[in-house]
Amino acid sequence: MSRMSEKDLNTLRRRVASVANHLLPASSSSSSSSSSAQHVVSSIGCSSSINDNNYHRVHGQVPTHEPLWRLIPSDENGKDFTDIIYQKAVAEPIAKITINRPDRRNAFRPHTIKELIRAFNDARDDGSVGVIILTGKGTKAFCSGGDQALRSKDGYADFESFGRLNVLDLQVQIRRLPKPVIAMVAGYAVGGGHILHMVCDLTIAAENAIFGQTGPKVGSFDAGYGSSIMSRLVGPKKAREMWFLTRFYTASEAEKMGLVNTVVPLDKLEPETIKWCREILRNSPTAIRVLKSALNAVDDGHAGLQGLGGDATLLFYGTEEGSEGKNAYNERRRPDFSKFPRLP
Ligand SMILES: CC(C)(COP(=O)(O)OP(=O)(O)OC[C@H]1O[C@@H](n2cnc3c(N)ncnc32)[C@H](O)[C@@H]1OP(=O)(O)O)[C@@H](O)C(=O)NCCC(=O)NCCSC(=O)c1cc(O)c2ccccc2c1O
Repeated sequence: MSRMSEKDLNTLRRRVASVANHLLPASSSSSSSSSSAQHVVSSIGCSSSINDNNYHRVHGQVPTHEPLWRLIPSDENGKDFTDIIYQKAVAEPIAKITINRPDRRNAFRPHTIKELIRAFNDARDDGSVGVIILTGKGTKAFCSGGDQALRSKDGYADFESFGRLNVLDLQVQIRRLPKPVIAMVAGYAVGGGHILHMVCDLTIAAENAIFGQTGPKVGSFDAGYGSSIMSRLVGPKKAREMWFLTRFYTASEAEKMGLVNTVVPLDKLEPETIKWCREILRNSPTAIRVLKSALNAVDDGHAGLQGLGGDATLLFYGTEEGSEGKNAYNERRRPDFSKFPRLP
């Protein structure tokens, strides 16, 4: 029998590893059982893990260096930001928006929300931004919701004679923004701050993060996304528990409830978030864009279809078939769609 080449041997090793992985219980993707997968595989003379395959050899690890941040000091009208810090990474498509009211546990006032809306608009429009991080200044709070000192009869009032609930507009904006938004949470994410992290696409939490709704204790409630998205995330029973009892939950409890994607030590919070950004950024931006629309579509009803439908039109405009209609109109001729396939 001819001797096996090194390549054949590697292929065989991979196949054995793959079979061994399939023989393990379904939960083998967790870290403890993947180490048992490692054990089984190494005990039959091969080394393998979920990372030992061509997929990981091709795509590899993302870089781990800290980004260099450039401050965007003002909005499009040249007005300086006061309640937020808006930054973009140099030579990397990452934007970071930080609520900057640490003395009030990053509670927001209408002005804070207006600045957040302007920064998110800028990040949406900027083609050099592919993913946006939302966070709070310091380690004590991501955001503690609406500034209760400014509560008025019709919302929150700061520099105007009437109140606003403009955080609801911000929630819709984040939900519909065609780029991933990642909440990076240290400390309290409570009240309206908890809702902000829930409407983000992903949440990375530090071990010191604390989550909860306080509304029914302070005479408030969010009957919009704050209720419906929560119910989707944690299930209807747990959502009732969160709103009716107004308890606080640790980061690890929040992870078990499906409220957050991962929990990391506080000093790893930003590096881990950047890692997630970089992994997302290596993937197709159009795929990510359409997936965000698709993942929201059913829950968002007509507005969800609007997002997904808009993405379909956007892609169609880039095709020859789409251009034929436009060209024919501009050339005052009948369009000829005969050459385009009618796919099954
Ligand atoms: C977040 C806390 C649990 C932190 O407690 P801790 O003991 O660490 O800190 P202090 O309590 O001493 O706070 C330090 C300092 O910050 C001030 N502060 C903190 N949060 C707020 C706040 N939300 N508003 C105003 N001020 C705040 C605090 O007073 C201290 O100031 P000093 O001058 O005394 O130093 C704890 O702070 C806490 O429980 N905070 C309140 C959380 C809360 O109830 N948030 C409001 C929920 S309602 C809401 O957010 C909301 C907003 C909306 O815009 C809505 C819109 C539409 C529908 C619903 C909405 C909604 O529900």
